[in-house]
Amino acid sequence: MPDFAGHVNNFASAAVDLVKVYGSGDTAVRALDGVTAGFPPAAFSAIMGPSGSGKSTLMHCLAGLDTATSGAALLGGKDLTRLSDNTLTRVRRDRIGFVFQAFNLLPTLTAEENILLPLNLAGRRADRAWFRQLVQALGLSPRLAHRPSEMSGGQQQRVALARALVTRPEVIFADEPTGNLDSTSSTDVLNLLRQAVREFGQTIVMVTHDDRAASYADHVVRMADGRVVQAVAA
Ligand SMILES: Nc1ncnc2c1ncn2[C@@H]1O[C@H](COP(=O)(O)OP(=O)(O)OP(=O)(O)O)[C@@H](O)[C@H]1O
Repeated sequence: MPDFAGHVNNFASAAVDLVKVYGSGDTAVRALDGVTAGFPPAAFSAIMGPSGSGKSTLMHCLAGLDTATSGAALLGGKDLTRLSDNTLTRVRRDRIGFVFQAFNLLPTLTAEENILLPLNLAGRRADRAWFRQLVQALGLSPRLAHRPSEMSGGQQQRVALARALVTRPEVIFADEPTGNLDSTSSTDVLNLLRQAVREFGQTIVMVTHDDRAASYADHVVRMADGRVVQAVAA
């Protein structure tokens, strides 16, 4: 990418020559082999590629969930690879939202309690108007008192999305968010991700191996063998 370094601050999230090696010696795996890619603000981006191409590793480094071997993982222009563990924990809690394939809701909490959990953990007050707007947009009003076991997969993923959106994070990282859903629920969740970008200006970076899921994104970064092979606006 020409003159990428001069533009990294324009991206909500960016990788600059990011390298991640797992293990050492003969068994070393170069999961990221010099990845440079930028994810624009208020846009829906997808990281695509076959199994083992490094998608999850890239997302984990960009989200401060994993450390890189070299290179930079920038959030709002700040290099996460240079932060202490404590600072990184705060950055993840305060500035990043997560949506996972397995929903990762707490089974003993109701939908409402799950959604509000990140705010409670951070000791922040809920903006009740924003909470109500989200719950309504995600069609969760009748489900707020339900526990995850009392909800469908699609409903659980909508709760997880509300939980990610409620803090208004700089970036939401979604790792195969439709991987456990049937096609109707997948379509719902993908439309809601797009809606969050269009209506709330949310920045979303989604990892997927599914072409149909990626077709909902504004930008697609394609990976193969730990490298970016194509970056296009959809
Ligand atoms: N903790 C680890 N230890 C060793 N190797 C790992 C580890 N995590 C990932 N790898 C290797 O790094 C490479 C990239 O893995 P990664 O999970 O990022 O790929 P992916 O594109 O997300 O794959 P999938 O779509 O199957 O989840 C693979 O060769 C994988 O085996």
